[in-house]
Amino acid sequence: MRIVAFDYRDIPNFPQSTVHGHAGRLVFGTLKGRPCVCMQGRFHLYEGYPIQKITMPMRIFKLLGVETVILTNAAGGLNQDYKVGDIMIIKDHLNMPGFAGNNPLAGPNNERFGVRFPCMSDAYDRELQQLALDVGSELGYSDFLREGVYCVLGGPSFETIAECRMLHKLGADAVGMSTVHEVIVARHCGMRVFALSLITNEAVMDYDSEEKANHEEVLQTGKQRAEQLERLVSTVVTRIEHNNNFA
Ligand SMILES: O=P(O)(O)O[C@@H]1C[C@H](O)[C@@H](CO)O1
Ligand code: HPA
Repeated sequence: MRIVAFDYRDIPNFPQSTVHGHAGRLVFGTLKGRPCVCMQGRFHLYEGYPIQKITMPMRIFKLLGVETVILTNAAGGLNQDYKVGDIMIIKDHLNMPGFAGNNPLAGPNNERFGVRFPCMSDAYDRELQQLALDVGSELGYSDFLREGVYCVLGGPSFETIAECRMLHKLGADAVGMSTVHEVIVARHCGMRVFALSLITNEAVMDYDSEEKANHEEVLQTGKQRAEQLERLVSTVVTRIEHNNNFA
């Protein structure tokens, strides 16, 4: 397979990855015959970037002709049924920075990309969610495949116990620091979105717990589930290609 990769630092005006474990490369190639562009490392509010800069790659992808965006992230599990290593298909989100007015679409609307007031009740493509469930079941992943609501916070500090309890009560199944801003911009310009969270740690909900959220555990769980995540995503991509309803 031929791939062409560009370091972010060689792409004019592109943000730079500052997070340990994020390589900072844009990779073009084919995934099982399907043309793809992959970001090795995405951007976060906690890196200090303006929210429009974090989401800029989505508009570049739109201009490149991308039709479907697949986003993955690491997240803390709030749902008490979740275990470390579970893969959660995101069916909806809670946008906490958005509640405070920090939305990537704030400011003058660029009509070339989309409407002023985009709908978000259909943000996560339901056919792609079902496809992923079907693929997961075929691959024997059903025991660790979930569907749930992802809540984004600004980070970089992990949540307090009171915050985790509140988010859980509000309906969040997992909490993280990415993805939602990109989803909003991708949907605004009409790309279909499918997103997954890997539950890398259990959010601490109990004052008696000795657990402490930490980035090392996040990276370690990511490595442990990397192979299954790759197989799930690449098989979903193959099915998108083979089914004209999705292409
Ligand atoms: O996949 P993302 O980048 O959302 O991963 C989460 C948020 C932070 O980057 C990091 C914290 O451990 O994991
Ligand atoms: N909280 C917020 N972001 C995260 C977590 C968490 O527990 N785990 C991975 N990213």
